[in-house]
This record gives sequence, C-alpha cells and structure tokens, in this order.
Amino acid sequence: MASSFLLRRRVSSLGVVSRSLHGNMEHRWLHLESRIEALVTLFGATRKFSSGTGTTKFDFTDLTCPHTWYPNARRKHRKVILHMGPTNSGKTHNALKQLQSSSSGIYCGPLRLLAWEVAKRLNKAKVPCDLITGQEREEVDGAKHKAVTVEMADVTSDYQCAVIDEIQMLGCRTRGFSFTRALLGISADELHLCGDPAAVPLIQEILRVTGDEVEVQFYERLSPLVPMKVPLGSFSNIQTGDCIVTFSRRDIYRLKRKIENGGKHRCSVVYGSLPPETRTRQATMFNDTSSDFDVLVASDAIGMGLNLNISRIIFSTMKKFDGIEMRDLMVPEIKQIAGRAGRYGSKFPVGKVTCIDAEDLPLLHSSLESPSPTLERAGLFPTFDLMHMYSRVHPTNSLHQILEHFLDNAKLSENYFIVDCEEMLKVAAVIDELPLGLHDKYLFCISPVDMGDEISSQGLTQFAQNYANKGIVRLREIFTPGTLQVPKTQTALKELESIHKVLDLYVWLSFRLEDSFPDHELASSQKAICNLLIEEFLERLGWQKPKARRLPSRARMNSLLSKDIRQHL
Ligand SMILES: Nc1ncnc2c1ncn2[C@@H]1O[C@H](COP(=O)(O)OP(=O)(O)OP(=O)(O)O)[C@@H](O)[C@H]1O
Ligand SMILES: [Mg+2]
Repeated sequence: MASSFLLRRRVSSLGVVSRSLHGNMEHRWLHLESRIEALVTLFGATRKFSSGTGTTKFDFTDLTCPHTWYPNARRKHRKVILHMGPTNSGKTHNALKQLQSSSSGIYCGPLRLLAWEVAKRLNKAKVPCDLITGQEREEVDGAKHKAVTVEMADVTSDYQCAVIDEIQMLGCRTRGFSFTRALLGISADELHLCGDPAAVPLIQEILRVTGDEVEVQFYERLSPLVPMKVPLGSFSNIQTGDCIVTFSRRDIYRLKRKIENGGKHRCSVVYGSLPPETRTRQATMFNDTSSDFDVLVASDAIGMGLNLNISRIIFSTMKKFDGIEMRDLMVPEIKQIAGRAGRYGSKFPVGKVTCIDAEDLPLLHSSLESPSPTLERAGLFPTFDLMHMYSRVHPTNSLHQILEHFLDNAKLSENYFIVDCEEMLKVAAVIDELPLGLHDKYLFCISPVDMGDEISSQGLTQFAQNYANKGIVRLREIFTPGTLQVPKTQTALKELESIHKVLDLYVWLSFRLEDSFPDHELASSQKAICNLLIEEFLERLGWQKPKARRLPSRARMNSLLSKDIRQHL
C-alpha cells in the first residue's frame, strides 16, 4: 500500500518559485495590500505604521478588541438569539426553521457532516443552498443560502439570517478561534447560536461591546434520557440499537469482532479518522432497519453531527487518552455522548445509558446530573492580515518566528485565550525552509494536515516542496492511481486512511491554489475509491451471515462508481 505514495523526505535542490505560474496570486496580493491599509486605518489614526523604515508604534499583538476586526458586522445592529439546552432538545431544528424562512442565510457547523445534512435539508425544502467546506464546493443555481464548516464562514457578505451550531466550541483549545471569528464577524440581521447553556455568560459578555441585541431561549430535552442502575455485564446482553463507546481504534475493532463473534449482531463503526463519507455510510447502515447492521461501535466522533437511531449508549470505559495522558471523561463529553441515545422522532423514543463495568456507573450518574462548567474564555488567533503587517515591519522573521512572537506577546482581554497552534508551528518549521511567500506558508499552516500522522505530514511536505520548486504539483508524481487495494490488516487500513488524508489535503489545496494543484478530479476520485475500499474492509471483518456478501467487491465498486472514477481503478 505504501508504494502508492512515493513520498520523499527531502528534495535536494530548492528552486525559485516561478511567478508566472502564480499569476493568479498577484491579484490576491494587491487586494490584500489594500485591505491591510484599510485595516491600519481601522485600527486607529493615532497609531503610526511604517513598513518602509521598519519602525512602528502600532502594536500588532494588541488583540484586546477583536470585535473591531469585522467592520461589516459592526455596521449592523444584529439580533442574536441563543438556543441553549441539552442534546436532543430541538435547538438546531428551531434555528434552521428560521434560516429556511429567511431570504438569505448561512449555516456554520463544526463538522462537514453537519454542513452536508443542512444543505440536504434546505435543498429538499426547495430552498437552494450551496455546500461549502474546506474540501467541497457544491453550488446550486440561484442559491442565497450556504451551509459551511465554521472555518469557511464568510465575514464579508451580508445575510438576513445566520446560524452557528455547537457554539460552545468557541472554548475549544484548537478550533475555538473559528467560532469566535464567526460570532464576531458574521454580518447578519439575525444570528442564531445553538449550544450548551454553559456558554451563555461568556457570549453575553463578548457581545456587550458589539451593540447587538441578545435574547436567550432555553430548551428541554424532547425525549427522556434514563441512566441505568445496572451495568451491561455480559456481552450476551447486547441488543439491537445499542451503541458501545470506546476511544481507541484498536478497541473499536476488538469490540466489533467480539460482538459479531456472538453470532447475533453485526456492527457498524464510527471513529474520527474514518473518512467522513465512510462514517456517514456506516451510520446509514446502522439506522437502516432492513440492514444486518443493528449495533454501533463508536468513539466520541458520534458526539456531534450524525443523526443516529440509538436506543442505549454503553460506555466501555470512562477514560480517554487526550494526546498527553489517560484521563477521566469530562462532564460535557459524557453528556454530549450519552445524549445521543433516544433521538426524538426515532423508533427509540426513550434513551438509556450505562457502562460495561459497574465501577464506572457512579461517574456516569454524577456527570449526567451536573451542569457543564461555565465557559470562561473564547479562543482567539491573530488574523493573517495582522501577521502580514507585522512581517512587513520585521521582514526577516520566518512564519514560525512570527507565530511565536504573537503567542508570547499577545495582549488579550479576559474573555479570550490564544488557541493552541502546536500543529501550525510544526508545519511552519517545515515550510519556512522553502522559498515561499508568507501567504503561501500560512495557507499550508492552516491546511487540514495531521502532523501526527507520518504519511499525512510527508504528503504535506512533498506538496509544499513541489509547489515551491516548480509552482505546479501533479498528483501522479507522488501517487500511482490503480494501486489501491482492499486492506487485509488493520495496519494496512490505517495506511489507507492516511492516504485518504493526503488526497483530502490535495483537494483542499486545489480549491485555494487551483492552477498549481490541477488534479482536483483525480484526487477526488481516488478519495472515493479509498472510501469504498475501507468499507469493503469493514464488511469483510468479523462474522458474516452466509448471505451477507451481496456482490463481489469489484463488481460492487463498479456499480457504485461513476465511469469517470472507474477509469482510475
Ligand atoms: N419541532 C420538531 N418537530 C419535529 N422534529 C423535531 C422537532 N424538534 C426537533 N426535532 C428533531 O429532533 C431531533 C433532535 O433535534 P435537534 O437536532 O434540533 O436537537 P439539538 O438540541 O440541536 O441536539 P444536539 O445537541 O444533539 O445538536 C432531530 O432529528 C430533529 O429533526
Ligand atoms: Mg444541534
């Protein structure tokens, strides 16, 4: 499988970027320069800015007034409606009703899956809606509505209505700043925020300086959630509609096999590094009562985003490795996951929740009874414009140095924290070696690369090197179509998931540097093939009823793929 990607760690000679190949960038730079001048004006006439002499009185690291970064939104008197309540209480449903009946609008969600679902819902209701995520642009004729992932929220257009879902994520250590940006920056007459009541005081405090009108609506759960007094005990007690929650992929596959070996149930799986398309299809199979897949084994990736017909959530553990240490699950995590059981309107109107081991029950019960701790601060990150202005005054600084400077010196009001940008720093350390402009470097830094994944990080390095050297990155230079296979082991599966991440990264870059990453179609079709091969692996794994295999793998794939994609097989 690894031979599919000829990833090289180093390219010996670094060429000079061909400007002609970057023609489309020139226009963007001119536009950026004028925006920067406008920003300098906006930040106050009393502060002096001089890029020519290298002296300035402008404090770029003063981030105490982030609401002033968004003049469009500040010109509006926004009506902000907070829909606050537990999971499954109809918050998003009600906000979407407003969006649907507005003349123009935008939905911003934390996940691609949520944006897909909203675009589908609006289009079905005959409200044309574009879908825009980092990796998708599906434009619908006449659309005045958009469903986007929060990072893609547009803060330059005007909307009648906007929705930001799962707004409590503004406290997220890494992605919080995107929610803060949407909250402060979206220019809409009506802004609907859906989420956990723990975010209410902070949002009210943040919006105190914007002049917006704020109204809070509290919601109750639409269906009961019953914490069980008894643990699952034996696996023979697993029933149709159960969802077993665990946090490592190894445990997910171990539990799937264990349950399927019992001979009574088949398991769909959902976890973070599965491609989103595969996650959706696994969820669809679980929801479909006519399929064999009646039990779900999942990580906390089900906490948000998927509509699942779960009867009972069963925690296999109440501990999780958070990248640094094994720790107990926190109250909001437990409530978010447990709340998935008993979705309103599904065939399981009462949700139940328990653990495999009796010793975990006290933590489960106490957490479900506790309110989530109040959010204290929202994530913030300097805009690219600020970093660019700083770099004009300190032209020798690398992006890594610029980022570190902002991290070390940022001045913040008490409502904000600077988000963790470890991942960006890792990319910057690689990219700073290349002859690229600041904007290009920044683009690679904010790309959806997983630097903890060796194949994914090597993919990024090679894309950046080829881009810097030649100005054009052909997918075939590092990837040989036709070599992907159904994985036979979990190691091979993990590798295929990583290859999917690299292809996803290519697609992401192709939307931003269209001329330099021209193989958008090929990358998309190879991604689709990865999804099918991963699904084929999942179907082959574990116990199977004799009738379970419907079609031989190649025939099934051909039946699902378009002619365009089949030619790459
Ligand atoms: N008034 C309603 N009529 C019909 N269905 C509804 C209504 N309100 C909510 N639902 C359905 O109930 C389910 C839960 O609603 P919704 O997704 O809005 O909850 P939520 O509070 O946003 O939950 P979460 O915290 O999980 O995001 C959805 O399937 C939704 O379509
Ligand atoms: Mg919701």
